[in-house]
Amino acid sequence: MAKFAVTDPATSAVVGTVEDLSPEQAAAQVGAAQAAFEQWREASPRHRAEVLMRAYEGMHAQKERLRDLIVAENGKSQVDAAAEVNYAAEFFRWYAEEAVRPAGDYAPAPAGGVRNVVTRHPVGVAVLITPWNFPAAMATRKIGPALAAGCAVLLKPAAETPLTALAVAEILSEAGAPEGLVQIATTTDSGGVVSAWLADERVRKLSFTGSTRVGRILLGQCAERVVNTSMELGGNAPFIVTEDADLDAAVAGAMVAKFRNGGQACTAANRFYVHEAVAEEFTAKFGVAIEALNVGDAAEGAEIGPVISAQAAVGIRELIDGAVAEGAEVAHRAELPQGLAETFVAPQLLTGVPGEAAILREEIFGPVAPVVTWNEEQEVIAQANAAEVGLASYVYAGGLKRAMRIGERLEAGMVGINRGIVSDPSAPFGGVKQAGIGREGGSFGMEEFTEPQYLAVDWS
Ligand SMILES: NC(=O)c1ccc[n+]([C@@H]2O[C@H](COP(=O)([O-])OP(=O)(O)OC[C@H]3O[C@@H](n4cnc5c(N)ncnc54)[C@H](O)[C@@H]3O)[C@@H](O)[C@H]2O)c1
Ligand SMILES: N[C@@H](CC=O)C(=O)O
Repeated sequence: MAKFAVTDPATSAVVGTVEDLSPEQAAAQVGAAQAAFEQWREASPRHRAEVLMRAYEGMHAQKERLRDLIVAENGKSQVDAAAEVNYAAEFFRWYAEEAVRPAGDYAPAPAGGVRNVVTRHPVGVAVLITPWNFPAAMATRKIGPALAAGCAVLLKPAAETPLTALAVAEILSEAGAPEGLVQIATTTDSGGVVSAWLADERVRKLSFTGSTRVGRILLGQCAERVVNTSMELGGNAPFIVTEDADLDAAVAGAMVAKFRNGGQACTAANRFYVHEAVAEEFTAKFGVAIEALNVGDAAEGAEIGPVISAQAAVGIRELIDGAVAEGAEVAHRAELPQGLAETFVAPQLLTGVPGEAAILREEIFGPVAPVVTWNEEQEVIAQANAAEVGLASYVYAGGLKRAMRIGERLEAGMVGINRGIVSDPSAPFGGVKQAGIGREGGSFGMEEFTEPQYLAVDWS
């Protein structure tokens, strides 16, 4: 059996070795998934709920182990990793609760003589693909609703962070998930493995979280067999601060929206639009908070760890250099201790960023905060909406009515109103435009793994 090594992005140390599945081996998993699906779809909703609830408890029982695995393979801070474990476990609890509340409908047809009865059926074997930035939560956000709905799953975690996914699968097995129901394919051949799965007509669903670039490729592949898809793709979140906002609250929100996971979140604030009347004060306060960040190896307690790879760090530095070349200034920067690997990028704040700079158009996915000023509400809404993706966005304003007025005009699936975080297992997470298709979380998340069926019942 071929294997590959998993490394710590802070030190390059090998933290684990996992099987490197070939497309042929992955293809062989589909039969077991289909067999498990045929049993699991017949299991009572209560039984499915109990398995998920035990998995929720199992994640809490193993929370330190999961936190340490996330820190080791992803590099995020211990606080962020512990928060992720809690967030991830909540998807199992939420969907344990949803499993026993399946949706349905019953109504007389308008013309009479017929009763329309609508039930929901599990879509079938589901392929789940997850990124490295939330190795536990992006997996449970898919597995939870899929199992609650009655589906079997084939999960391909990112090659950078497979250890957490394997640990989650182990917890599900201990919680009573039967053989074949949750299978993980760790692989360095993502394209080959996923193509092998999608070519099998027993696979009826793809739920993908990752970049818009890869999402487009997978949508093309799914078109071949018209596979049901859910797409959670990239973001480029604007963070708007009005002249009447509570600036201390806005800075606190900005720190969360920007620096959670070191900026490596699809929801990360990517562009700060601050009213010119308060720009100096906001920037000064935000800058002080950024300069106080403690950067280093998260295993040793740092608040901001490395980015996922040296290549990612190069891309972030290119965006900063490009902005500076176009006239931006690095106004505040946290200290980068000597001797850190090239995967570390200093948290920093840029001012004077020109509107056409690439750093405002591309997802930075790192600890960099570009600030742009504005003075007309219409103008800032237009700037915020000038992006091909619309995932998260944030508004800090003095009055709720104004904040909501701006929020409702933003082309985004999620808007934080005087709040720097939108993630919540009970709420629909997802984007508009090229940020994706469908929603995860809430009751919406389970619908994504079901197909409605309507029975036209003769009532004449
Ligand atoms: N909308 C959301 O909920 C959400 C959540 C987390 C991350 N993201 C996005 O994910 C991106 C960062 O994650 P990433 O770098 O891991 O993204 P990515 O698109 O490179 O990879 C995501 C997953 O797809 C796999 N993959 C890559 N190429 C593939 C192919 N040809 N066929 C099948 N699978 C393939 C990867 O191995 C990984 O498992 C960012 O754009 C971020 O915004 C979105
Ligand atoms: N930040 C998101 C995931 C995207 O990276 C979340 O909180 O679920």
